[in-house]
Amino acid sequence: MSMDGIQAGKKAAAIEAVNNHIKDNYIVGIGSGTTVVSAVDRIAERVKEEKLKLVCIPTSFQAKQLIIDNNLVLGTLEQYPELDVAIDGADEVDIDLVCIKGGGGCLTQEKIIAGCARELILIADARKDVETLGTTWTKGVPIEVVGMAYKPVLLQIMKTLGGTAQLRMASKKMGPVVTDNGNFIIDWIFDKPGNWKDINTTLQLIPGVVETGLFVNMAKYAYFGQPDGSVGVKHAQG
Ligand SMILES: O=C(CO)[C@H](O)[C@H](O)COP(=O)(O)O
Repeated sequence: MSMDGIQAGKKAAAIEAVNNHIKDNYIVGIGSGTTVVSAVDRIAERVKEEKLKLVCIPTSFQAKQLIIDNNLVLGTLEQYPELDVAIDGADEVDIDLVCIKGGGGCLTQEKIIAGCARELILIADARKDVETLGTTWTKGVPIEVVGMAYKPVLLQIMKTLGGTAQLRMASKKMGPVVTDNGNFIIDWIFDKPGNWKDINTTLQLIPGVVETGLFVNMAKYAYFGQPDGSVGVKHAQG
């Protein structure tokens, strides 16, 4: 898939999801990443054209900037602890709509916002629509960790679950990536897919782990855009 095709798919998925799931007077969670940029563009367009009254709650520094730059109304979880919908990207989504998030390092706030929303809507290009996790996304599961605990956590993950866990390093700064919450990220490359609910619980129980990029039973719909602009929609069972 060409870069243009990928971009076209992301945009198409974002537009369709915003058209279908954003309604007047909604409190909206704004995810992070490149695909979300197109979603916020479309939200801003609809606010202008349809005079929608929305409040947008960000999942990251990037999302907050997107909301401000598009003149949307910015809110916090303190003001609005219950959201109508959250729209967010994903790194890979399996047939049960279990997904890996955190490629952009914003997984903790993304999961908090998703957990406060009645509906989590995923938007992605079609490469990310897979049967089992680990098919096209080979960078593993991002795990946010308290800085001083990164080494024992990393060793514990490999001992308990196998695979390879490594500290994510920054590219334009020496040393590790530091999240919006002041923590580090471990990327865990798993050997094979498993029971993601159990794996997620195992990871969360390791002291020092803040949150994992495994989103189990959270997404309600996933929109996958193709290079030709067509969009496939998947709905969670149950
Ligand atoms: O989880 C995320 C950031 O933490 C992103 O939503 C995910 O990495 C997808 O990003 P993109 O839309 O750029 O492909």
